[in-house]
Amino acid sequence: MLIVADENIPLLDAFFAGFGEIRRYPGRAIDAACVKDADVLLVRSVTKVDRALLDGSQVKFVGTCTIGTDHLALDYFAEAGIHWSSAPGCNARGVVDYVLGSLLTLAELDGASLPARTYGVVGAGEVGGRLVEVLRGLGWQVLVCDPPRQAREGGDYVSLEQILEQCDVISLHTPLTRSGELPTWHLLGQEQLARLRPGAWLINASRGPVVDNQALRQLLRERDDIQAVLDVWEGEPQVDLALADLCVIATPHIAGYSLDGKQRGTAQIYQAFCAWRGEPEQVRLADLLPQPWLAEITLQAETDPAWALATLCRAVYDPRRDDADFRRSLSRDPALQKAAFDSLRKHYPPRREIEGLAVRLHGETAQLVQMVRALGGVLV
Ligand SMILES: NC(=O)c1ccc[n+]([C@@H]2O[C@H](COP(=O)([O-])OP(=O)(O)OC[C@H]3O[C@@H](n4cnc5c(N)ncnc54)[C@H](O)[C@@H]3O)[C@@H](O)[C@H]2O)c1
Ligand SMILES: O=C(O)[C@H](O)[C@H](O)COP(=O)(O)O
Repeated sequence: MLIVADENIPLLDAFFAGFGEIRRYPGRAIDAACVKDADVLLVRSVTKVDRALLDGSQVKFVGTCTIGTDHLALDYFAEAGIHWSSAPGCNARGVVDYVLGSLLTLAELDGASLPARTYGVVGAGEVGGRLVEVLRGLGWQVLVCDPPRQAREGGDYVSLEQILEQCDVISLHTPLTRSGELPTWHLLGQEQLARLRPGAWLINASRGPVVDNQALRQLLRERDDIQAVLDVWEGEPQVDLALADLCVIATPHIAGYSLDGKQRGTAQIYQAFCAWRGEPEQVRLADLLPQPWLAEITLQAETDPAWALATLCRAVYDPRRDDADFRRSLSRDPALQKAAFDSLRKHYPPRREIEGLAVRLHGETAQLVQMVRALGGVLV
């Protein structure tokens, strides 16, 4: 069996070497010639997998070790009888940690109190759903907009208009869709952006085109009360340098790049592949994932809650490091800029997730206990 794979997929050998030969390519370089003789194609989000790539090949299984599927031509797969799988939720926690880290930075810069703000989460699936749980667990006020879920399940949801009107912080977590009843392409366009509340913070770690980048650049030029955090960009790996300059935090699509999340992505595709072949799984992620290097963190009962939150989150991950690396890499030469974007992602330093962090409290207080639990920490 020939497996063609994006070279940036971790643990390829551990999970897939037993099935046959693995040929690795940079994800953006995977073309029809690479996949011509392949049986299996394993990608991440940067490879567009469609008729143009696969017609004439013998690929029967496509696995994307990512949450997003907007790079896959699913209608074509159905028509061509190609089985496929993505990795739902694999790196959702990494994105939540990114949002938490961004909020801490925004609060410091604005001198704002995080518990005093109203949060709007747009898209409450794997990522948004976890984020809502964490924010509400912290006791903060959260409004949620998810019309497809609302139509399916009913429940306590609000419209995008209400989010724009009532929320001081808006975090976007929808898939990127260009058709259907509620396409999310430019979900926040010029008109919606103009309605952001005074002093609003906007975070986009979903897909770049969910926000009209040109309109956002214009807005940030006109209104210095609005703060933006962008992890994803229209036209990646190309980035609008002026827009990046206007953002409080700008990063190269790494919100979900926790080690756990990336390895989980490969493991989930391995599981789907075994299920498709009707074979038992032989390899377990738990045997491969290293122990977290931060064994335990101790807090005193009298610790100020805002300081405790920052300590717990930043001990594990701080997006300011990624922001600094990204800004250093930004070049006016488009070719250099695109290469740097991909290089930062390829050589991303290992980072773990807050969930599961062992926390020892010296003298328990109800507030700190609630905070640790909301973050997904484990009290020891
Ligand atoms: N930046 C990163 O590193 C990173 C990492 C993981 C996922 N992502 C992206 O984050 C997004 C969310 O991922 P997920 O796993 O939570 O997806 P998901 O499919 O689990 O959830 C998306 C939710 O959005 C809702 N939705 C769809 N259209 C909507 C609309 N018009 N308005 C409001 N809600 C709408 C859906 O009903 C669903 O509940 C995706 O775009 C994914 O590709 C980015
Ligand atoms: O969809 C996802 O899972 C994320 O956007 C993921 O982080 C993308 O990473 P990439 O495939 O671009 O390496």
